[in-house]
Amino acid sequence: MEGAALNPAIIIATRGSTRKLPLPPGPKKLPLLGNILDMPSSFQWIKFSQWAEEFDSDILHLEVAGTNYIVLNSYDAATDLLEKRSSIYSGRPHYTMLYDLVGWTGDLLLMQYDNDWKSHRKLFKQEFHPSNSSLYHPHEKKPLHSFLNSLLDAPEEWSKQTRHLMGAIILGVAYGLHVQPKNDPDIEAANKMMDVLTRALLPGAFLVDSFPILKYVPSWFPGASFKRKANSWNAIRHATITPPFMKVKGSYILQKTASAYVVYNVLSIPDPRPDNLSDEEEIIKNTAGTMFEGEVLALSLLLVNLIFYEGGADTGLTALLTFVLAMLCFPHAQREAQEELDTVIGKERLPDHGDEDSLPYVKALMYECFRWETVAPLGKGILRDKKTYGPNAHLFEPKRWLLKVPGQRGWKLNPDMREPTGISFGFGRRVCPGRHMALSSFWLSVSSLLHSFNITPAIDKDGNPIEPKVEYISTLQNRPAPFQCTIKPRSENMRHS
Ligand code: HEM
Repeated sequence: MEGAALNPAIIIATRGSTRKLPLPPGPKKLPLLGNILDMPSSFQWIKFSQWAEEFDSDILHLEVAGTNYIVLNSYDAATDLLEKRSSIYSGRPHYTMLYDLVGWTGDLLLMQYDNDWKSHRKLFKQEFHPSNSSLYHPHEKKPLHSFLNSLLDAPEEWSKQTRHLMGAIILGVAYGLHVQPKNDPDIEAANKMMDVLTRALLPGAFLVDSFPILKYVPSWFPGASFKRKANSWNAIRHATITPPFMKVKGSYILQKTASAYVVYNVLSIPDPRPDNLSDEEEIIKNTAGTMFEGEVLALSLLLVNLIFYEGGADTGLTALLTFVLAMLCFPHAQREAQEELDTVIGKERLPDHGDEDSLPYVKALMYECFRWETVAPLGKGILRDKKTYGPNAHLFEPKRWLLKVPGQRGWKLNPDMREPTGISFGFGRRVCPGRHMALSSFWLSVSSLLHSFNITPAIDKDGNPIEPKVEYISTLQNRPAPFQCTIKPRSENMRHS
């Protein structure tokens, strides 16, 4: 199958004739146009859920301009196709603009399902295996503590600082690099690259993706500005992923000290040469660079807006912003999590990775962030399904994941509830390979923020609280509309080393 499952993991697209195939039901197709007029341009999951009810099927078929879309509207349908039959459904669409014109190769996220993908994926997966998680903890903790301190100094800049935190974690994990407190050049380069990626992946952004023949138009031809753009975009990508790799490789050869993804992997190469890159080193360089994009993808997926990465951003950031919005709109969840933290951790220290199992309410709150406004907008129909989550599926309620412990005050996780992360990080062979690290870093950030700060509504110029609203923008991403809030320390002496 030429087609592909992309980030939402629940749409499969194929081009070409399907006349011989038995197709699932779906809205009536017009000659030539197919379902182009039916296709919702925003909040697609709502329409897809309605169609699933109308056609009494959790698998739907749509056709738009010669491309067939299979929409998977339930967990069972998604696992049946994307896990049990993953050898067929693990491809990606062919992006003519990105692949053929920009030359965006070696990108794990967007690669076709082939041997090249397998070698990139193998390296990435083995490094981010849960048994290696603790190797990355220092790169999660240090920037987090600086972030908590900077919130004390300038709480009004919380959104900018959140973005900086995410960039700092990725640069630490990928390269072992420490970032500058402001205007870090590597973070800035990554922002530019993510901006490019987001623009290039926006459906319908480039005619050449629908009509690949246009790639042969000469760059001087009127209307061929996409070809000139393609050249400058290639340079932007290389300016992001090559300098930090070369910096780390050079210092590794000299000092053999830093600990990070690139360093662990360069270590396994017998005699790295200072200037040449071997095939293995190309894979290391590419997969390290993809970490920023794993985040973009998710940015596509969860939240905020271009206040941060002006059109690009990252998953971790998106998840954190959804968390802040949820705390603002559902204060009871914040209060109950803080009560649990005060009882189990106390006020003298911050939560640490080893505390995760003793804080079931905080874990449930994290699950609810991934369910309530999941990163991948098209997985949302499954995560808002009333049959699974009841009539209040639209509300943020951590207790849906919990059971009361008989005779005690505390909670335990309900083993009968399927973890939402099994949906929001995708399915099958393309499931997010960074998910263990993403979850561990998200948990630490959320528990530390709740432990140290109160998140409350912003105050308007007359001194009244501004009522928070759950408002999301539906584009390539499922992002909350920009919002304000007040972040205040819960007690004095909160500075962390
Ligand atoms: C909240 C955080 C994150 C979320 C919600 C998320 C979600 C996802 C999803 C939905 C996919 C697509 C799965 C599919 O096609 O079925 C994906 C792929 C990917 N993610 Fe993540 N991700 C997150 C963080 C990260 C991080 C921190 C990294 C890197 C360290 C990362 C690296 C990747 C890569 C490399 C892929 C492509 C894998 C492939 O195509 O084989 N992600 N992610």
